[in-house]
Amino acid sequence: MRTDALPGAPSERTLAAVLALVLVGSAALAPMLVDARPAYEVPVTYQTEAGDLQEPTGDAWGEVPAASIPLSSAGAGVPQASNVTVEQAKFSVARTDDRLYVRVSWRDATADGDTDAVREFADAVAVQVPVNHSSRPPLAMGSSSNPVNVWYWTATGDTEELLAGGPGSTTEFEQSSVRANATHADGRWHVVFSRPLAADQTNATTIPTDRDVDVALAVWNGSNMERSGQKSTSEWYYLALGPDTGGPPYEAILWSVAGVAIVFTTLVTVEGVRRTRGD
Ligand code: HEM
Repeated sequence: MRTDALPGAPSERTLAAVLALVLVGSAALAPMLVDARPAYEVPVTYQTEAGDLQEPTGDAWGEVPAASIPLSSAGAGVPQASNVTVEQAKFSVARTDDRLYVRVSWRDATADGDTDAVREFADAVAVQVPVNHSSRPPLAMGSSSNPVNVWYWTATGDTEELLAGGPGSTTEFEQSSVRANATHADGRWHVVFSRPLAADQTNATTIPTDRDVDVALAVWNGSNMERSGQKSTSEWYYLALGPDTGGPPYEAILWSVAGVAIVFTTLVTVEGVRRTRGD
């Protein structure tokens, strides 16, 4: 009886294993690719009733997924612009048939609401959406030809609805339809803004229910003397109000594809070296 292995047998086994791995990997990844959710998407949960969505720690928020949004210095040309402390915020968004609710939550050990002393500044958060949905405005608070609405809450208790066409151009709407509620608990701020979907005045953003809307965040830490242009901002994200795309973010899928590719390349290289050595 022959006991030596057939020439070529190990390489066939290896190739079969590699093929099986690729097949299993693609079977797992293909549905995700079809159903992928882009990295800058913020999901919007539809609810028939608002329930306690206006409450920053209301039970209704338990049903709403939160997007983790990285923040960094706005890069404005003001003193200390890059001296900012808040690096991440959680962003959750829900809507009913007539109202949009957004909750921003971020770590800040101290609740700073006093501005009585000359060098005292309040914690604050703002949400920015374009006035028009046709093209994305500059992140730095829009431009004169492509303005933005800014919903601005400060820990002094003020909430303002602003119109901006670039830094230095911010004006307050005479009548604000934005409501905000805030809670500071366990070293975090939780702030809920809400507004009717329909715009009630010129230059106020209409929130559609059939297409996506760009959105950006800004956060100020008062105890670090952050104010105006000295703040942490996000990049442009978008509220997924348009047709559902579902699925995990593209980034997760790309990393998975890269993982399968690395394993594949490694196995093929090992096999190549073995063949060259004549093993
Ligand atoms: C990322 C680029 C940005 C730059 C370079 C920038 C720059 C500035 C500057 C220079 C000011 C002071 C002048 C003024 O009041 O207009 C300012 C104020 C302000 N910015 Fe921005 N900004 C940026 C992004 C944002 C974003 C994304 C938001 C909102 C989500 C925002 C909200 C505000 C608000 C509410 C004020 C007024 C704050 C106050 O009254 O103290 N900014 N910004």
